[in-house]
Amino acid sequence: MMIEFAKYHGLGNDFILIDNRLSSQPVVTPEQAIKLCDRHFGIGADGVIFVLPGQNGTDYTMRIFNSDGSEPEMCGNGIRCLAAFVAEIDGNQQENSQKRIHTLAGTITPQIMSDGQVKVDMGVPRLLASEIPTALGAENQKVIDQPLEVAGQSWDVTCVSMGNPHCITFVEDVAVIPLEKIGPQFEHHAVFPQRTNTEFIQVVRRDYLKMRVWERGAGATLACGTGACAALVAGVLTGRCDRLATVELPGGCLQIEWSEVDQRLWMTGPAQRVFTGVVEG
Ligand SMILES: N[C@@H](CCC[C@H](N)C(=O)O)C(=O)O
Repeated sequence: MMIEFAKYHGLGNDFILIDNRLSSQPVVTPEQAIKLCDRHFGIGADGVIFVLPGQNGTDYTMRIFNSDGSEPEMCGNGIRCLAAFVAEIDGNQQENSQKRIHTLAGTITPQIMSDGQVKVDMGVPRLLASEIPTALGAENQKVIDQPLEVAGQSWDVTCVSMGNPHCITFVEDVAVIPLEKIGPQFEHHAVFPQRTNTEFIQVVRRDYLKMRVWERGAGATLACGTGACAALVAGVLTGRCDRLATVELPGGCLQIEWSEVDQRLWMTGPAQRVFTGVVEG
């Protein structure tokens, strides 16, 4: 079977986008997604994203498979790429056009701005241990700066769900973190029954964070939008940063704001098309 696709990235977090508007089931299986994401034998990507018909009154549905074939609830960089892709396939390049996207994390609303950046209403973060989910602490309590033993070391971690699970730890210098060694140990730690994404954060200033990430199902990536939102929330909850900050990732910067009024998070960043093609599935 031949599959038409477009390759996009958001700060180097790269995705294969598939126009799946004619069916409510992804046209590619998780096993096929693993092959397509392979950087040597496939197209190469951190995940495959499908644009499906909308549900519950939304314009579209987004589903995504990680490069290991697992299905996450949400993807921040991915939804910016989806917004840019939808503007193309819809033939609607209008500035400031907003779309309501159904995801497994609820309805998310991206908007393409006049400078080409995509601003996304990422919704309200979930903070209770049962919502992450994590066995760290009591079910109905927040997990803030809790000690967690990983690789023979105690890390103070804060847990935030953006629909998908995040474990954030603040460090002196992100450059020295042995991500490939400890990332998988956080991801598969027994206290995270659905595994976790892990963000290592260095506070440069109250309005500027540096971040490296180990993603569930994708490993070390150049950026993670939900992770940057979760990191800002963790920074605010622990008194380390302001509600509006730049988050610098290996692939570039995101602007994140956590509204004090309605507790919604806003993420602004780029989405770029790299190439289009047809691949045998
Ligand atoms: N890179 C994404 C997150 C993708 C999903 C993640 N790997 C998970 O399994 O939760 C982002 O930009 O948010």
